[in-house]
Amino acid sequence: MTIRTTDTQSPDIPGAPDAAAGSQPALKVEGLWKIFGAKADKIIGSGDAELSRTDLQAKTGCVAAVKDISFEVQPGEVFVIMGLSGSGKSTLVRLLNRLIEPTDGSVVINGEEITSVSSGKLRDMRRRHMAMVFQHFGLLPHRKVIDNVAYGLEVRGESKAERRRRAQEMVDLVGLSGYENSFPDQLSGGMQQRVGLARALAVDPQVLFFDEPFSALDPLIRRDMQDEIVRLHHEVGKTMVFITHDLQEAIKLGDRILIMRDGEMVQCGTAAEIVAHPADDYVRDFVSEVPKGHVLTLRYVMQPVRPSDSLEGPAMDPDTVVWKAARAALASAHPVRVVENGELIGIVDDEAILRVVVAEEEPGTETGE
Ligand SMILES: Nc1ncnc2c1ncn2[C@@H]1O[C@H](COP(=O)(O)OP(=O)(O)OP(=O)(O)O)[C@@H](O)[C@H]1O
Repeated sequence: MTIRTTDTQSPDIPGAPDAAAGSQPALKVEGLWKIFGAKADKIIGSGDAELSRTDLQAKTGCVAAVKDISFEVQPGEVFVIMGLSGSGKSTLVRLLNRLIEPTDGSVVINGEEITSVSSGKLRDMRRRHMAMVFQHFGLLPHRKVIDNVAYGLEVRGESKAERRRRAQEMVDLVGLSGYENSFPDQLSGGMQQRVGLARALAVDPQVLFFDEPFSALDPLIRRDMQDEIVRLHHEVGKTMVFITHDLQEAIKLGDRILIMRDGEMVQCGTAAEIVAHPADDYVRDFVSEVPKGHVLTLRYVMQPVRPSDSLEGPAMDPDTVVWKAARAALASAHPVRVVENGELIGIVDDEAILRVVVAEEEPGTETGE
């Protein structure tokens, strides 16, 4: 998974910075709200919209599950939405594919505003452009693996031969060759989720949504499945929106991470950016256990070049993760030169490397800028 910085992104709508100018985002979310309760639509635009979730509920009985969320996801990006239980993740992902109706705001997928299309068009978009992988797999128990994988193709009217061909391709892709004729209850949890993945990929969607897909799995299987997502993303390059409450999972999978609390977006950026510059104490607390040397990149530990600095050290890219740079950096008698597009943009000396690496051994030590 590539780590990208968000240095140049628009402050208004977080979007991946390296999207080519003029290219259309895979997903664009603007001012999205979901308030559960009577007369919820009257709240937006009124003073009550500013209330905290608890105060709003006490005053009106309504729950603001998702509050004024905006972001963009670029084609091929893995975008993770992370938050504790009740932060609004499940509601948000269901708004994205309009499994539930928003109270306000818009969701645009590949240029189509799914928040305003007709139900027929929405059905068609769900069949062709989106797929979802669920926590509890959602497989049809009386169908064999191959027929579960082919389900979405069947719904959209593909020929039997084409369904079989495509489903077999996906079964092979997720490593289930030989299990085509098994039934879901004959498979382990991890294997069942592979079937869920194959089924989602079979329809060749523009965007894949994952709602805590590995929460029900044992930790070791969970790690395997995360690796599987990294591998599959590398192979198929799909745009993915991934919901999790697990920060390690978010860091492992996400090109960028959106952190939610009480329905609101607290921060959105790369793992490195969030670890280096947590938006508030809530995020700081979240990332305090993260092994910083494995997440921070040279961009976040470099210093401006001073006239007295030696320029004879090794040259490295600013997106090199600190622990990967550490060996070469510490072996050199000269500081690392951080070079981007042929231009020297900073210097990293041994002390800066050690500050990050040693901080891992001493919880509570500040790192980053
Ligand atoms: N249908 C509903 N009616 C009323 N309140 C709801 C409804 N669905 C969700 N909520 C409330 O909205 C808030 C956000 O819930 P949501 O399930 O989206 O959070 P979450 O981050 O996905 O949590 P979890 O990981 O526990 O599922 C919670 O306070 C929840 O009680």
